[in-house]
Amino acid sequence: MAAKIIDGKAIAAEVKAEVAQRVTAFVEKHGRAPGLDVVLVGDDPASQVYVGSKEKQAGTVGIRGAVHRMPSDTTQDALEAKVRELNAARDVDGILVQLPLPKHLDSQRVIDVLEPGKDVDGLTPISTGLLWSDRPGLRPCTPWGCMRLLQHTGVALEGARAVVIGRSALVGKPIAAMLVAKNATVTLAHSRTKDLAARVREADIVIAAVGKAELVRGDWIKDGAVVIDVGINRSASGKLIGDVEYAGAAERASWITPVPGGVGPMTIAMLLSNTVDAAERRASW
Ligand SMILES: Nc1nc(=O)c2c([nH]1)NC[C@@H]1CN(c3ccc(C(=O)N[C@@H](CCC(=O)O)C(=O)O)cc3)C=[N+]21
Repeated sequence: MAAKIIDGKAIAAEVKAEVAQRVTAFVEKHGRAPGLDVVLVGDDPASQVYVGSKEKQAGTVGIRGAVHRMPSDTTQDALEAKVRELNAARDVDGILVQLPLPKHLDSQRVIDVLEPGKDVDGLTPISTGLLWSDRPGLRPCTPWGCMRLLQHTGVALEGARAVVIGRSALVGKPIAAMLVAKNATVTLAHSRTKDLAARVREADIVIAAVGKAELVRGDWIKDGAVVIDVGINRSASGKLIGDVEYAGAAERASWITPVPGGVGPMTIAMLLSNTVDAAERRASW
């Protein structure tokens, strides 16, 4: 089978068009735009690029975006105080603390301070609990974007065998919960998994989220499987490559995401969508 490509850029554009419409309705009803505030500590170049992109894309859908830049020697107390200030600010609907933080800062403690109603990254313990108990709440953006890509393929998740490779709090664990909620049978594989190839060979849905270039070999993919590649790795020559050996996998899969242009663009689109969700929920109190 030759795979159809899941065009993350195009689907992200659809999501953003929906968000823009909801923003217009929100402004009409409440007389202000939904607001997204990003906290960026230090000067990591990759983080600068991501945050710049978030700010720009927020603007294109009518969301008020602000970036709070703090120096790399910011203390834990100062960072937590900034988050509390944003928790209390009426016009702030979504707060995102850009990760990773400089090594001397404890990101879990910062996230614990975040007001769950403004947790547009879906990373607070409250958001995690709501997700695993199948209740409405803010969902982590990258896995939420993957679910939207799966929905686009039209492939049935109910009863499907899914393998998720990677157990991070940002992607692997939450997407496992989302797939279970859709009645898939989920294997959550990780670095200690025995015979990963065999687990992948039996999967109808493969989600690769480990951050190791081409770890998943093309010949592991079952004929007709759907492959979602969350990995963004840089090759020696500076090219972006995923966690899946693309060419081999694309010969077998029914659908596959490219890297770049697959999951990546969805992350920011879902962040904007979460910001409007948060704004609507807060305004309805
Ligand atoms: N609190 C927090 N929340 C995040 O959601 C978060 C974060 N911290 N820290 C960093 C990661 C990374 N991330 C990406 C966003 C967009 C692309 C993206 O748009 N990628 C494009 C372009 C890639 C490129 O050209 O570099 C693509 O894959 O096609 C990728 C990765 C969000 N993150």
